Amino acid sequence: MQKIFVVGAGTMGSGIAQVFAENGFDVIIRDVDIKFVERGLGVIENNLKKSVEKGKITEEEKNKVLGRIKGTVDINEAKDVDFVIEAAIENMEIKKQIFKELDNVCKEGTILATNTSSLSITEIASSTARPEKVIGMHFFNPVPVMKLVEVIKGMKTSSETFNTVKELAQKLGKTPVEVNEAPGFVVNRILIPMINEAIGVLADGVASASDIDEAMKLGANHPIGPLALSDLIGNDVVLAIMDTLYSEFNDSKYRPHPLLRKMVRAGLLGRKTGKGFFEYK
Ligand SMILES: CC(=O)CC(=O)SCCNC(=O)CCNC(=O)[C@H](O)C(C)(C)COP(=O)(O)OP(=O)(O)OC[C@H]1O[C@@H](n2cnc3c(N)ncnc32)[C@H](O)[C@@H]1OP(=O)(O)O
Ligand SMILES: NC(=O)C1=CN([C@@H]2O[C@H](COP(=O)(O)OP(=O)(O)OC[C@H]3O[C@@H](n4cnc5c(N)ncnc54)[C@H](O)[C@@H]3O)[C@@H](O)[C@H]2O)C=CC1
Repeated sequence: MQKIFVVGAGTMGSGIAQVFAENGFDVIIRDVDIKFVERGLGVIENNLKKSVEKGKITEEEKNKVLGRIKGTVDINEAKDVDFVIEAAIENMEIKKQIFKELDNVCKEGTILATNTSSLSITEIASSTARPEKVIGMHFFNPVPVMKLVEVIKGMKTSSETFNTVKELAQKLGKTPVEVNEAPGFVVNRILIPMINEAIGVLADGVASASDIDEAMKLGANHPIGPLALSDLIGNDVVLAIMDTLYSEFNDSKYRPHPLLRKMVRAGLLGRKTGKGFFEYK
């Protein structure tokens, strides 16, 4: 397996492309508009520049990694790749459309993985004629730093596909865990309702945003507070995950907090828009 196709050049797609390229794979990264592709490539270049400044890699290594990544807006460039990982927006209809197109374009043996953070792998797979080759490969943000990959089996995912993706995660220096499909998988089913609760604590006026985060950092030893984490993930992504948990389980304990929805409607998405619960330069 050598040629990788990444769909989506946002927060996750760019990180995933970087990690594959750092580990010697040839990567094509695709988004719907060239300006999104260029933004993603810019983020990767910036990350690598910082690694050079810190003395972690040489200028030559940086250029080698960048040389392995090519941007495109054309999905047909997936025709001879060995593996696809999709990291477009968290929307079932869009993901099904993408998988349908990939199924038509890609070689018979190509595995189609999704980085979805909560959606049904089985439903995404149903839009293809190769459900046994469709799987969840869930990276964590920021991808170059976080060690975990959840490898999620849909109802029809074959054990061969599962084993290949588990080994692939290990080749990237990540630690895979095996997950049977369920809304939010393991981490997000636990983590995202906690963030939603922190938003409730803020809305109730119990404490300020910075005090809520300080409390969870010092009182629960979290590396960053839940509101800063929501800004890092993207408040739109957090809302999409809560919406999935709520509608799939049909349980009011997963109700997205109205303040979260209001913030997303206002475009206060967090780091990627410069403002969320906190401001970013
Ligand atoms: C929503 C989903 O579906 C699933 C998810 O992803 S949920 C989100 C999961 N992620 C988390 O929980 C992250 C929680 N936060 C953290 O662990 C830390 O804040 C952090 C690792 C992100 C940053 O650490 P920090 O100590 O606060 O900041 P900082 O000192 O700047 O960074 C630590 C290292 O990470 C690197 N780093 C930080 N952000 C980075 C990024 N976006 N890309 C690449 N590297 C990054 C830094 O360069 C630094 O590297 P060195 O140690 O080699 O110098
Ligand atoms: N943000 C996070 O912390 C995490 C997100 N995820 C998941 O990863 C996926 C991507 O999330 P982010 O990178 O945060 O989103 P993002 O909003 O930063 O980026 C999404 C990108 O997908 C592009 N896109 C939309 N439709 C497309 C299409 N048809 N073809 C190609 N590109 C398309 C958008 O233009 C955008 O650049 C989502 O499914 C999300 O749930 C998973 C783990 C962590």
